[in-house]
Amino acid sequence: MSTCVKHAYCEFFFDLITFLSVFIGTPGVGKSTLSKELAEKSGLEWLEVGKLATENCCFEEYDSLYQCPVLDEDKLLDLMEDKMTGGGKIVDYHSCEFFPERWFDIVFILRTDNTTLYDRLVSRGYSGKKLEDNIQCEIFQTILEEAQRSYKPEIVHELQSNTPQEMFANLCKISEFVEGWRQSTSG
Ligand SMILES: Nc1ncnc2c1ncn2[C@@H]1O[C@H](COP(=O)(O)OP(=O)(O)O)[C@@H](O)[C@H]1O
Repeated sequence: MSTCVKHAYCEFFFDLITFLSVFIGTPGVGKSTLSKELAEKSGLEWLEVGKLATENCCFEEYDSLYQCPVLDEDKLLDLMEDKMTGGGKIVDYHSCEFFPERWFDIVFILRTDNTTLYDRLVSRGYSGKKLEDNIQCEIFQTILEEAQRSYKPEIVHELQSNTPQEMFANLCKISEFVEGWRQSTSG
């Protein structure tokens, strides 16, 4: 059983050795921040897909419009396959459509209010089209709809991530979702 105190960290008592989850959402919604907290709390390994792609040169070309490299998805998936079969991971990326459905037990989509997200992205140095497109992505719920198309509805969970209090509350919610998953798979 998990314990849950409002705005406090929750306990992850259960064995998560086979558990696989993914955090997705528009850049700046807080995926890395929450993944890191959850990894420290639960003992799950935090897999930063962007970092993994950079370290292993999983890129095809550079997109000058969006000022970012274009991902070589096949190369990245090949690289991740071995890591994912082991279980016990939290995957963190802005998109999920190209990941095999079988990889994840739970999919979390983080959401942030537009004005808050705008400020976070400006602080990160985003401007022009890159800034506008990312804000529109959040307004039009692009990532949420992508997750809903790609995974069974019962494993897709939307979490608001505007304040530190919400982040800690999300740890409690995640603990409860994971407990539900554990009970449903324990037979
Ligand atoms: N729930 C939150 N409340 C307040 N600030 C947050 C929250 N989540 C993230 N942040 C801040 O927003 C910025 C972007 O967070 P980050 O985790 O890097 O986003 P992402 O990984 O989705 O791009 C960071 O400065 C982080 O400290």
